[in-house]
Amino acid sequence: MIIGTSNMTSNIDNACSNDIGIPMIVMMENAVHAAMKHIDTKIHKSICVICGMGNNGGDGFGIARHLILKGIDVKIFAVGNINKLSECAKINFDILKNMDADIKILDEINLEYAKDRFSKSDACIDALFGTGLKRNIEGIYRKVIEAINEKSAYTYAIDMPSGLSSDTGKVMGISIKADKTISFEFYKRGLIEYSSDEYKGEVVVEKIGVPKEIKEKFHNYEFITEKEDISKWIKRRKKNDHKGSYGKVTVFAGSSGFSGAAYIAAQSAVKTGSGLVTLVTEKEIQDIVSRKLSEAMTCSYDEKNRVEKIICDSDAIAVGPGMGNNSKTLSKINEIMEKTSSTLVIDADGINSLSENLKLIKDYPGKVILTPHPGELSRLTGKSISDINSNRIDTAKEAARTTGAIILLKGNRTVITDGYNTFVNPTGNSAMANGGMGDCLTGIITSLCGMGTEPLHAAAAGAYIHGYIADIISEKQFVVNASDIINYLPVAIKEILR
Ligand SMILES: NC(=O)C1=CN([C@@H]2O[C@H](COP(=O)(O)OP(=O)(O)OC[C@H]3O[C@@H](n4cnc5c(N)ncnc54)[C@H](O)[C@@H]3O)[C@@H](O)[C@H]2O)[C@@H](O)CC1
Ligand SMILES: Nc1ncnc2c1ncn2[C@@H]1O[C@H](COP(=O)(O)OP(=O)(O)O)[C@@H](O)[C@H]1O
Ligand SMILES: [K+]
Repeated sequence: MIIGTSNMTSNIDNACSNDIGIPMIVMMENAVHAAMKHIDTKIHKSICVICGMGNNGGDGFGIARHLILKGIDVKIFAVGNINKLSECAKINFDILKNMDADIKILDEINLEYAKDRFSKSDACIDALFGTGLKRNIEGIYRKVIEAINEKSAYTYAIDMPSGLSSDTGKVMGISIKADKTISFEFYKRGLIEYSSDEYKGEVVVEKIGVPKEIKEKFHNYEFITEKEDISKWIKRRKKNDHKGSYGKVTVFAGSSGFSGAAYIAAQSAVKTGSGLVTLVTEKEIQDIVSRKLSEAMTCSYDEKNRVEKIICDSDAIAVGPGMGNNSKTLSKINEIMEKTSSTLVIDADGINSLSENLKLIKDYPGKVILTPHPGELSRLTGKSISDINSNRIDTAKEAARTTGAIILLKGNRTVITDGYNTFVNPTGNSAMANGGMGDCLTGIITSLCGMGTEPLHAAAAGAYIHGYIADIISEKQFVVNASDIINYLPVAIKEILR
């Protein structure tokens, strides 16, 4: 699904009406019908609709009309200078007048009356501002938003919670706190940033009849990953395939006290479907891990010639889980980079050890995927964790452009980007927040790269599958561990590709 900005909304508006002749009022009526699907009129029998003067307000007036037709007790409040109604908002406003609907201008004088209505209604619909919000909210608008937040039993926001920037998710002075946001055509970029979480409630996105060609003309190469994407990106297994068809991957991982990370990363690659997996690790933990890994091979760093051959033969290599943030890890990365140009997936200590040596990534002839959590990205970029988390998409894009690597920024709504094409992952939940999860993701992504999936897509698909499994398991379990994910991998991938 395309991620949308306010600019895209107005470009698409213009293209729909100027290039192909769909009048704005038709788009608005489509939006109104789409929104009606998500308003629970079985429970919400009395509803206040609060409208601004722009097209978001126009949607609100249209929704009010359809609610009246359904027999709902509707009170409509228009906020702002009625002479400044947008063309389509005025059409819907005039229809309501002609229908003798209960419509009032909401100003300082009747603010108390409005508050009383808000508190006595089953729900309020916020149609004050959508993608057209331009500046901080003040005056009567501020008071109305305060009143809705204080009095409304349940709040629907149309397109955006009024007060949130649709591009950045920042609060422009004050914002509606919605229980449900009904957004149109795109998942708005601002709703992805963490700052929107307190305000947006449940988010639904409805199509309103924008032709595909027009959407494709104006998007910014930012998408939310969908199940259908995964099934395009992962190679199907064919009848005469053999283990050579599914890639040889190598996992450099583990050290004393961190044998679990090595096991998890290697076993995740096995269960994702790699043809052959080899774990390369410290001699002192090799035996312990070998006992757990039945399918993967193991090798110790001491077997120099064998390690060199394994590197040269690998289709994709993971480096980092549990290796320790030290010069040894860096020298392993150096050694690998000198001997191959296969895709490298670098996680955890691998990332930390590279933070002073970013030039290595730039000079590497193959692709590099870095999978930092915000703390690791902070070490890599020098930005604070809170700066990173308040602008996740742009920070990840910038890091990708400066390092030359694909960046997978972990956490809720993981961002995957090469600096130009960006995917935001919709799956996963906080039941996954426990040790070993990142190692598991590294194994999945490396395995997909080894099978021939293009690295950016492998990273996006890996994050999707990882979170998809956690979403299923967390319905029954309080916490989801990496070993739960590993066991479910073959079933989940089959399900997703079906
Ligand atoms: N193709 C589309 O994109 C469609 C868009 N529609 C709706 O149209 C909305 C966008 O409409 P508009 O571009 O008219 O914008 P809005 O309705 O979001 O707001 C614009 C109006 O608010 C004023 N304004 C902005 N910031 C303000 C502030 N802080 N204080 C006071 N006034 C402020 C502007 O001067 C303008 O009058 C979307 O969010 C969506 O709800 C729908 O009608 C369907 C079609
Ligand atoms: N609240 C959450 N919502 C969605 N995904 C999460 C959440 N918390 C953690 N995850 C996912 O779990 C994984 C944790 O990885 P990481 O922090 O590297 O853990 P570890 O270092 O223990 O392996 C990441 O893929 C991350 O996106
Ligand atoms: K709104």
